[in-house]
Amino acid sequence: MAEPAAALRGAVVRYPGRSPLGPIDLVVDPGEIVALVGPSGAGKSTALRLLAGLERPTEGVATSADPRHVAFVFQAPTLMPWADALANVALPLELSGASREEARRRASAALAAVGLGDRAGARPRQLSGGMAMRVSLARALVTEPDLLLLDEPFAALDSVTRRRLIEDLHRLWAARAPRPAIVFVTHGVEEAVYLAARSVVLDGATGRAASEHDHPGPLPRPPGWRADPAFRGAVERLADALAEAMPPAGVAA
Ligand SMILES: Nc1ncnc2c1ncn2[C@@H]1O[C@H](COP(=O)(O)OP(=O)(O)OP(=O)(O)O)[C@@H](O)[C@H]1O
Repeated sequence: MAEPAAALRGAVVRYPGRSPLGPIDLVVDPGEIVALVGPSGAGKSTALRLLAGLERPTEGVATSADPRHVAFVFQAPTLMPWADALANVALPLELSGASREEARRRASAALAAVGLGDRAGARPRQLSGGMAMRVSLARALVTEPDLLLLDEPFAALDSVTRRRLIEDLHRLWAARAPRPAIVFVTHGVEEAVYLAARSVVLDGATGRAASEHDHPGPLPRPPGWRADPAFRGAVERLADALAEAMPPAGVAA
């Protein structure tokens, strides 16, 4: 067996003033796409931070990829407002020591890969929400990460743009050899079942991994996949599991 891209084993996080989150076990294989779903406050973002090595568990073990090969994408695009799209995407390469020319050449290719080859000179405020998120994706992928962590990246976008970005993400993932592992936090059950090969449901009351669900069908998805009964059935099963993971009324997240 290959080494996992990242793993949490019995990981517990204690924050002051609330019951501990976990223990959580989660193994992400190289090239795998996993969705993390769960009620608000279940610890999805915390699990991503553990996987990224940005935070250490209070108990248990978190094994993450080399930090130089991990990329994070947040809900807000977090672009530098004063810099154009090309400079935003080039930044992580420059920070890791690439020459300016090399960084700009690779950033330009990454922008083209997300369909923004003609917007390299645009500042973030001149971009739509969907375009800004594409720039964020390009910035994350330009470093060719082994592990890509996405924390509700498309939540603020309209449903058409969101679907397009998921297709883009699948295409970019499939084009890389070896493919990066992706862990994707979402509140959207359909989004999880469409995007991922597997979903992990975190329990709202304890932050434990309450259930795991393998999703049917090939990745990237074939045209019309959302209408397929296999897809619809998987969405229903995950929605039921998510409902079971809701904390009982009166338990504060
Ligand atoms: N740095 C911190 N200090 C104290 N408490 C924290 C910290 N980070 C998270 N928490 C608490 O831990 C719990 C889990 O937070 P987390 O953001 O991981 O949940 P989540 O599942 O991502 O939630 P959401 O879906 O609302 O984004 C919450 O109760 C939160 O208030």
